[in-house]
Amino acid sequence: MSRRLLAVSPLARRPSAAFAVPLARYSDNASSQRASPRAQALAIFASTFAGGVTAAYFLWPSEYRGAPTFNNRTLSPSHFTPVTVTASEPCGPDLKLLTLAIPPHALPSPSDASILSPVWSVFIKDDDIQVERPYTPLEGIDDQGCIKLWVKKYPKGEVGRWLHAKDVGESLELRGPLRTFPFYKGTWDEVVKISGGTGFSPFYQLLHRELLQDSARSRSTRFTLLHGSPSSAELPPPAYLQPLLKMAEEHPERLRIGLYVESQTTSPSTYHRLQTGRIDKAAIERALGLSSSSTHAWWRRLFRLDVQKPEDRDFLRKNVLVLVCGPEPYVLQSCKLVSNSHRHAG
Ligand SMILES: Cc1cc2nc3c(=O)[nH]c(=O)nc-3n(C[C@H](O)[C@H](O)[C@H](O)COP(=O)(O)OP(=O)(O)OC[C@H]3O[C@@H](n4cnc5c(N)ncnc54)[C@H](O)[C@@H]3O)c2cc1C
Repeated sequence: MSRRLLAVSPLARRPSAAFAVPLARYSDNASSQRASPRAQALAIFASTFAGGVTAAYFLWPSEYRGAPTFNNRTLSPSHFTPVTVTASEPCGPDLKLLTLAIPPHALPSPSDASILSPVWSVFIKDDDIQVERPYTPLEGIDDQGCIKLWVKKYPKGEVGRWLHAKDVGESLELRGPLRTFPFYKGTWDEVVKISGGTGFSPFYQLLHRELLQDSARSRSTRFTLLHGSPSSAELPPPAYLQPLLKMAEEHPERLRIGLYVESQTTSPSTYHRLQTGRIDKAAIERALGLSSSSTHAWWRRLFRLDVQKPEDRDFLRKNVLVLVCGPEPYVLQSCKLVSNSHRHAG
């Protein structure tokens, strides 16, 4: 497995604000040679407007090659564990929901619960060609010892296609849990998550733990999820989207959701909040609670003043974490939009 980290800081122009914008791409040895521009990526903008310095990290383990397989040990990033496919349900074009049962002896003990803190993923090995890819359990490990993965199949994608072809009862090997990024409860006033396609999964895992499973957690944090899918048929499975929409409806002070699709292929009434189009700068500014940049820029240009609107001042006082996850071009575009939105806030 190769690891690429690009550390760019388009936002670090204010001495009082510290930003870390790591952009990571992970792939196996073979695909790292061709450096696919469309691998899934995740970026974190961490801003400490209220003071202090914050870093955003990717804690990612080292090489996997040669990791052994053990049938009688607890799950670990350093070896593979055989698990069984117990369900494989189509849920949209080239999308499947897979359920994998972890053998009871391999389940982490309750005293190791912290290793399952969001957000984590597992590497799955395609043993036909000996490559591995990371996937994110939507709800962590459930009471039955199962994990559920929402997996996209790409036309020439190796592991996605291999996983889609797996039948119920078949076995496959995974290693993990591996920390995708750490979420420090109580640190953030606002967490804005921008996801594309299956980039939804890490954010769902976080929201499931922090809001749905235990609503007392992260009380001081407001979450916003802006999710985009190519079409309405490719939106996250309703079983995962509906509880979030209900939560957003009942507790807008804790969760806000914006859903975007480029084309509507199912009945528009499925989700009344569905918007056609891409997540744009205006959507991000609304999510960040910023004034509209067009008006703002107009005033600035006209009077050559550094006008700072009250809502922008509020934003600058808060600890805001912006997470972006999805295919790499999507992440790059979203980072650019977030960066522009922040610049306008002053
Ligand atoms: C931490 C982490 C968690 C992840 N969790 C999930 C998850 O829960 N569910 C999930 O489906 N994926 C997830 N991914 C992405 C997954 O690891 C693979 O990158 C993805 O499944 C493609 O692998 P592949 O072997 O099928 O395709 P590859 O063999 O790597 O790629 C083959 C072809 O498909 C194209 N391709 C690959 N990825 C994309 C893409 N995202 N968009 C468009 N074209 C692409 C490539 O350009 C290439 O032409 C995650 C990635 C990371 C880093």
